[in-house]
Amino acid sequence: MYNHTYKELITKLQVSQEDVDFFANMPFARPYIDNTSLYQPVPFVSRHDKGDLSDKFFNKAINSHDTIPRALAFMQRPGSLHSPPTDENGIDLSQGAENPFFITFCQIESGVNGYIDTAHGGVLAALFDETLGLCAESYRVFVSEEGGHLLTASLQVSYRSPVRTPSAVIIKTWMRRKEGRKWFLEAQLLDQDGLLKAEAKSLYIGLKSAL
Ligand SMILES: CCCCC/C=C\C/C=C\C/C=C\C/C=C\CCCC(=O)SCCNC(=O)CCNC(=O)[C@H](O)C(C)(C)COP(=O)(O)OP(=O)(O)OC[C@H]1O[C@@H](n2cnc3c(N)ncnc32)[C@H](O)[C@@H]1OP(=O)(O)O
Repeated sequence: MYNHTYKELITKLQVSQEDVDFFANMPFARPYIDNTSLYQPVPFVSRHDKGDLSDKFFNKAINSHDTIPRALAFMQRPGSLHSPPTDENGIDLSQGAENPFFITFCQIESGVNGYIDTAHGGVLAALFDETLGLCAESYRVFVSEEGGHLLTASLQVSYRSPVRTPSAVIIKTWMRRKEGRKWFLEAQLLDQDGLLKAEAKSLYIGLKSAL
């Protein structure tokens, strides 16, 4: 049982200034941190200890100096998104790889290696799932304002090129379309030079009743 909603958490928790400063030094992150950016930093909710047994994988197991020591999330600033344009197939035309809705930057260290100096694919899948889940929850709360918590029903990852460690990456996520309780999202993971490392497609399903 949860004592808080995602909306309460994302509104009340603080963004770590240390994380902002860390990524602000990296050219690939700077445009998102700039005051004129279309994006705003938001708390990476699952990295916070809520005093219960939720989110332990992200706020404890992979939150250490040699795993994922830094993670910073951004969401598109609220604008005219309440009725995003869609095409005849219900595809949200306001979002895509060039204009993702939700973004995270992660610093990845050797504690998550599979092969030498290479991040384990399972960890990359977890980073995709978490960022896609936060994208879906943020879209649900701030854009479509619907009820019903979302669970991952499926996640398909295509690994295009090894992610070296240590390194920093960006994960871009966006809503593709929605069919009733089914939410389809997509994502890309790129390195600091903008090279595509992995892609993902996911299906989240809104629960019929509370968790
Ligand atoms: C969750 C938040 C709680 C709130 C707490 C507050 C704050 C928390 C803070 C932060 C959290 C914020 C964001 C979350 C971040 C990350 C997300 C990570 C989430 C996870 O890491 S979570 C763990 C892994 N996840 C599971 O543990 C799910 C296990 N599973 C199930 O619990 C059920 O399986 C379920 C509910 C998914 C569906 O069950 P159901 O009974 O509702 O669905 P049903 O059968 O009615 O199907 C309806 C339509 O979906 C189609 N459909 C169903 N399943 C499909 C599949 N797999 N592939 C393709 N299509 C599928 C059908 O074909 C039908 O389609 P159609 O309507 O067109 O016929």
